Amino acid sequence: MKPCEGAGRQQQTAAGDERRLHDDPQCRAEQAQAEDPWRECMDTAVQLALQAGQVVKKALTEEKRVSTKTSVVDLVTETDHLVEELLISALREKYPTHRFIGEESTSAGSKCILTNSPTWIIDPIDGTCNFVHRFPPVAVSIGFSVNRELEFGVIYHCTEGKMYTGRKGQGAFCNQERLHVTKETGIRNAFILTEIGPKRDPATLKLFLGNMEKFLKFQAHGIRIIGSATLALCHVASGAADGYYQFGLHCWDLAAATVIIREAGGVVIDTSGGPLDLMSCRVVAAGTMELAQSIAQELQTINYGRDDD
Ligand SMILES: O=P(O)(O)O[C@H]1[C@H](O)[C@@H](O)[C@H](O)[C@H](O)[C@@H]1O
Ligand SMILES: [Mg+2]
Ligand SMILES: [Mg+2]
Repeated sequence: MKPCEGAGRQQQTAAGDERRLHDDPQCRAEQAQAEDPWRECMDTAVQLALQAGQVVKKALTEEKRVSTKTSVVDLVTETDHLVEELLISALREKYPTHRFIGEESTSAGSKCILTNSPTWIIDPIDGTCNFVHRFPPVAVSIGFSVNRELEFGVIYHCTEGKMYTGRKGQGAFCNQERLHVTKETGIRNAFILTEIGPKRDPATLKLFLGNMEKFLKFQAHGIRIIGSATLALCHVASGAADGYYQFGLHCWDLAAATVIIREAGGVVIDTSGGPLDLMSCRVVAAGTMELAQSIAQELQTINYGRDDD
């Protein structure tokens, strides 16, 4: 364990003094920062997700001004913009050298480029269509990456008050409860979640329904669409579902949930069966690699482009 800076100056003192040094809050804070430099960022993310979640929960019951983005079913409200602004302005003030990728900033034209810099990847309201219709599954999702590695994820279920967190190498939790994925390896008995994405043209619908039909023919126990990719992915992390697949989600849907699933013992991969590509707008996640590969093998690809195009 690296000694505190303070301790360095007085290490010649008797052991008793050394103990007192480590009782010093400043010294302990320096030690904690040295051991896990991103822990303080994660604590900040949890606090902000809680704050933002209260704003979303209150606004869910109120009148909304609804606009559309890439299609007539790809909705956005003033609360999406308000919450993203609240989160990014607070984080930018505290971490001025960090970079930010937000769903609504990207929709407004900001470049969606992941660099080695500490980067916050934010979905201010995941499940906006649910939010507009006052359907409860809505979440705030905050992911964090350094050197293009996902370091932690925070997803707050705004209507159920559930805080899902995952810190690389330190496990995944829902409130204080540790999360564990299931060990299901086959499609036949699996409980699978998916989302449809914003395209509704005939060719996309044919592919989407064809994929779903395959799993039903394999006698999967169930397939569900809940309208929030991040919360569906949290159900995989908590063992409430065995697997998830989707074409048409984004890096801000994936970043936080990927850490949470991996830290719960699960896998998050590309729909080709290869490694996850955060910007590819597609994903397969499962408790086991066997199930993830079985799902990937059956999927017909639906092309949604890339976030970083
Ligand atoms: O736009 P938000 O942030 O609500 O994210 C949802 C996407 O809009 C859907 O296309 C997608 O299918 C998922 O439902 C995803 O959660
Ligand atoms: Mg959103
Ligand atoms: Mg989303």
